[in-house]
Amino acid sequence: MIFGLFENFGIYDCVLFLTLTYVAYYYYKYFTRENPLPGPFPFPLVGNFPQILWFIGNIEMFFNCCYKKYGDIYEIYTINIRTIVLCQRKYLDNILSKNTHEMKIPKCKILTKELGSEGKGLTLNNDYKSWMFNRHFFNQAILSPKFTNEAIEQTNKLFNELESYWSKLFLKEEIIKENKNILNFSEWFQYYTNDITIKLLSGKRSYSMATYFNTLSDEKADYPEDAVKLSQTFHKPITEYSIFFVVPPFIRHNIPFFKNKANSILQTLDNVNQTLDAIIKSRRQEIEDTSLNEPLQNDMLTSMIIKNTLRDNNYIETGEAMRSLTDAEIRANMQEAINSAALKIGNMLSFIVYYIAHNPDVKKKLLEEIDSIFQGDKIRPITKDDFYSLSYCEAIVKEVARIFPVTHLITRYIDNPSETAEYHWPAGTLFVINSKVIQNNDDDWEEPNKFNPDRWMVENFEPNKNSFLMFGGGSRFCPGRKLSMIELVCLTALIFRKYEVDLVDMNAPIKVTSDPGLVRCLSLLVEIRPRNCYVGADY
Ligand code: HEM
Repeated sequence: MIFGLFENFGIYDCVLFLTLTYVAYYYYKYFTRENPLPGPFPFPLVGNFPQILWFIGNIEMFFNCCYKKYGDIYEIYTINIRTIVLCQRKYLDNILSKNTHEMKIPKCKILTKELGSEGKGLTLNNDYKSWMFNRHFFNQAILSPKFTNEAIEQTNKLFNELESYWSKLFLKEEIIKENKNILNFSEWFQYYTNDITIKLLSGKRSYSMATYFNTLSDEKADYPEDAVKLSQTFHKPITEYSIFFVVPPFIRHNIPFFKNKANSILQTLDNVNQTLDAIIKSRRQEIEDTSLNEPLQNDMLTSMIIKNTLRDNNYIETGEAMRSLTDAEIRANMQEAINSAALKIGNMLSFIVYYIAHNPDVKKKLLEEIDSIFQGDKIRPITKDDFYSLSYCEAIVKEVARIFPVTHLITRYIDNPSETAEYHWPAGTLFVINSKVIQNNDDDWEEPNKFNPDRWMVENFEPNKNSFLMFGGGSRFCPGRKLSMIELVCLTALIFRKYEVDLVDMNAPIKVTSDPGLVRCLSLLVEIRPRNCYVGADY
C-alpha cells in the first residue's frame, strides 16, 4: 500500500516530498533541542540569515535588538549552527577560564580549507597543539621589550611623516584662514595604522599614507613601487572578510553576487600569501647573509624566523619540541597580526577623538596631563617613560573601549560537553559573548552610559572579573594588547599635544558600520589647526 502511494510520483513530487521531510525533520530537531532558549525563529538551511540580512552593514544593531527582546541569554542560528549569545559576565566564568582551551570557531572544514587557515595561525586554528605552538612564537615576538622600543620609535617616525603631509595639505596659514583645514581623520589613521603595522610586523614599508597623500595633493611623495602593492593587497581582505562568517556556504558557492565577492576575496588572499611568501623568503636570505655578531631588525617577522635557531639568544637544541616555524606558519601568523592590528587600532583612534571632542572636561584634563609631561615641548619624540606616565590618556582609551568597543563580539566553541550559564551543553556548541552589552551593564558599572575616564583613575580600581573585555579573556586573550595600548596612548598624546582637533559636525552621530568582527568608522571629518598651548608661542 505504501509503495502504491509513490507509484505516480514525478520528479517534482519527489523534490517536494524530500523538502517537506527535511523541513519536518529540521523543526522536529528545533522543537526538541536541548536547553531551549528564546531567540529569533530560524528557517531551514539558512537559520536566522533572513533576519541578519536586514541588519547587514550593522550587525551590532541585530545583536542589540535581540538583547532587548530576548534578554541576557538567547540563541540564534548562524550558518545553521546553533549559537548561544551570552550578555552577562556571570555566565563567562567557565568559558573564559585560563584553564580551558576552547576554540573560536566551529570545526568547519569548508571554511578553513577555503580560507587556507586549517591548523595554522591563531584565531581560526582549531588544533589546540598547533595553536599553543604558534601562540608561543607570537607572544615572544610581540611582547618583548625590544619590540616595545621599536613600536615607540616607529610611532614617532611615522607620526612625523604624517605631520609632513598634514602641514602641506591643511596647516598652512592661508588654508586655515580659508577654513579648508578639514580632513577625514578615520581615513588618515587607517593609513597610518596600516603603515605602522606593516613596518612593525614585517620590517617593510607600505607607504599607505604617502599613497593617500598623493591622491589629495598636486605635489607627490616619492616611494618605491613594490611597497604600494603591499599596502593595497592588505587592505581588501580585512574589510570584506566577514562574508565567510555570515553568508552560508550554499549561498556563497551558488548565488552569483556572493560567489563573485567570495572569489574576489580568495584571489586577494592568494595575492597576500604570495606577497608575504616573498617577504619571508627575502628576510630569511638577509638573515643568512648577516654575520652572527651583527644585530638584526626588531620586527615580528625577524623574531619569528630566528626563534629556536642559532640566532636566538635562548636557543637550546632539544629537537621537535623546540623546532622553528615553517614559512607557512609564519605567513599565517603575519597575516593574522596584520588583519587584527591595523583596523582595530585605526578605528579605535577615531572613536577616541569623537569622544574627546564631545567631552570638553575630559579634553581639558587630557591637555593638562600632556602639558605637565611634555612641558610645552611639541617636538621631542614621545618616550617609553611618557607612555607609562600618561595615565589619564590610558583611562580615556579604556573608557572608549568600554563604552564603544571596536570588537563587540567574542566567540568560543566547545569540543567537549561543558557547563556554561547554568546549563549543560553538548560538544559542538558555539557561544558568542556580547562584550558591548556586558561592558555597559549597570550591575558592574556606575552610570554605564556616561563617558567617564575618571572611573579608571580611582586608586587600585580593577573592573569586576569579565566585565571589561577590550582584549577578550582566558587563554585566547589578545596577544596584541601591549602594542595596541602603546599605539593608542602615544598617538592620542602626540595628536593633542600639538593640534586642536574639532569635529566638523558636533551634532552628527558617529558614522559606523559593523560586522561580527569589527565596528568600523566610515568617516570622521575634523578641523585641525596647531594648538596654542602658551600665549605667544611660535608654530
Ligand atoms: C585596539 C586594538 C585591539 C583590540 C581592541 C583587540 C581585541 C581583541 C579581542 C577582543 C580578541 C579576542 C580575544 C578572545 O577571544 O578572548 C583578540 C584576539 C586576537 N588579537 Fe587583538 N585586538 C587589538 C589589536 C591587536 C593587535 C595589534 C594584534 C597583533 C599585532 C592583535 C592580534 C590578535 C590575535 C592574533 C588574536 C587571536 C588570539 C588567539 O585566538 O589566540 N590584536 N583581539
